[in-house]
Amino acid sequence: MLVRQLIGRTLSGTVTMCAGPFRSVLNMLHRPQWETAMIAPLPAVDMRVICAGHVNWDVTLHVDHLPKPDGEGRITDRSQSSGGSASNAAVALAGLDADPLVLGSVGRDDHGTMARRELAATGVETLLIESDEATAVKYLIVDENGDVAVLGNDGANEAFNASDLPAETLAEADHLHLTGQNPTTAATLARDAAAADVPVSFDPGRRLPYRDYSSVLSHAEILFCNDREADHARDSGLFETVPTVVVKHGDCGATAHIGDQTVTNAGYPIESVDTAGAGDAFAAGYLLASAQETDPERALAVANACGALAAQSSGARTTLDWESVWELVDSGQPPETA
Ligand SMILES: Nc1ncnc2c1ncn2[C@@H]1O[C@H](COP(=O)(O)OP(=O)(O)O)[C@@H](O)[C@H]1O
Ligand SMILES: O=P(O)(O)OC[C@H]1O[C@](O)(COP(=O)(O)O)[C@@H](O)[C@@H]1O
Repeated sequence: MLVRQLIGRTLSGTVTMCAGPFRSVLNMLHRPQWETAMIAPLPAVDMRVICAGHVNWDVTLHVDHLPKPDGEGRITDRSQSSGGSASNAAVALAGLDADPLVLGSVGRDDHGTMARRELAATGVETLLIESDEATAVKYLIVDENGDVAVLGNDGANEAFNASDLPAETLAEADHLHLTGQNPTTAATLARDAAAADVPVSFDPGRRLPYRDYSSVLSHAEILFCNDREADHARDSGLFETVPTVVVKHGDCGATAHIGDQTVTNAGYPIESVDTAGAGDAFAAGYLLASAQETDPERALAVANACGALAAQSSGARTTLDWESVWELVDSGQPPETA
């Protein structure tokens, strides 16, 4: 279960230790925004998070601009890696010392093998069902501002079922994080988790307007969405069904609606290279930070730092680490290289 490591708790802000992990405590205490929030947590080590959703193969094309019909853009860079929101979130969680498990599905093909291999290499445990369909391939077109358009097919990425997750594995988890997937699968997983007292978060992603996820949200504690998705969620009454809604504002940070309380954090001024995976890294940071019983603004500050670090690097996969996260939270300035 979750091991909570609260290392510094003070009302006066006087902390005498400043080496190693205590450095970040000191730095935070020196920042005006933390003056009234004196709890400085270490990462939630060992937090067991099951991430259920898509495992994809991403082909990323950086272009000088997105062409209009009959126009032509220039490809400035091209790369490939494993992607899919569930596995991106799991990789971010692993970088932040949590203990993620990905539930998803891939094809019996090279992309599936490589996706498995990449997840294993980053310390993510997997429960990947093999399908006769091909591993889903997504083409991510990244423009000069780091904004992303996606072309894709479904392939194997929704072949898994809720019954593929053993009940005891779910019951032993600290958290279930659901990303975009088949609504019935997600609703069953959410219901089973709620019955086992495992908190559920849901980040439905860009297909939210096209799928009915209301049954998932009735069991979820946190809904993550970006501004576009939030408009849809608000209009369709989904905001009211979840205790906490966290809205991501891209380069303008994020807002958390927690019951009657609204908390905002403006994010960080970084040079955006590729925002793919920023939302997944953001969710990983928020889940770990908010599990520490601290000021909710701090959870948002950590989440925004994770999102910003992801947006600073190419590809949807970001190898996060707490040192980089705290450096950004503490200084408000991005490290030279993410
Ligand atoms: N250009 C950017 N500058 C700074 N932070 C960013 C930028 N783009 C994304 N982020 C961070 O990543 C988070 C998620 O990005 P966003 O694009 O809003 O969501 P999604 O990737 O889910 O569509 C933001 O809330 C923010 O913390
Ligand atoms: O920008 P986001 O929402 O964090 O997601 C990035 C991911 O989006 C995708 O293009 C599509 O992901 P999903 O199939 O999980 O919706 C991934 O392949 C990519 O890694």
